[in-house]
Amino acid sequence: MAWHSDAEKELKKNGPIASLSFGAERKFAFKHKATGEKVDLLLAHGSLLVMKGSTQKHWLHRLPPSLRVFGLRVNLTFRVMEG
Ligand SMILES: O=C(O)CCC(=O)C(=O)O
Ligand SMILES: [Fe+2]
Repeated sequence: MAWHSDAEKELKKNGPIASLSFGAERKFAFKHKATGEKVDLLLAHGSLLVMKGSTQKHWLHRLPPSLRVFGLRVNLTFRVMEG
């Protein structure tokens, strides 16, 4: 998945985005839009990632390509819509 921010026009501005992961672990990476600073996380089975406030304004994110993926991964993402 390519670098992006979750900024569809239907999304509430600065609304929280909650992401639940199940199954195979995957890396998740953030990159700051202005400084290029990178932050890597591991999304383990059962982990909850919450992106709040101005995260989408200032940071891109992606699932970096993995050479080996062991098993199925399911992600449930909850977003606040508006309009
Ligand atoms: O699969 C994930 O953990 C997140 C995917 C993602 O960034 C998205 O759906 O916008
Ligand atoms: Fe995303």
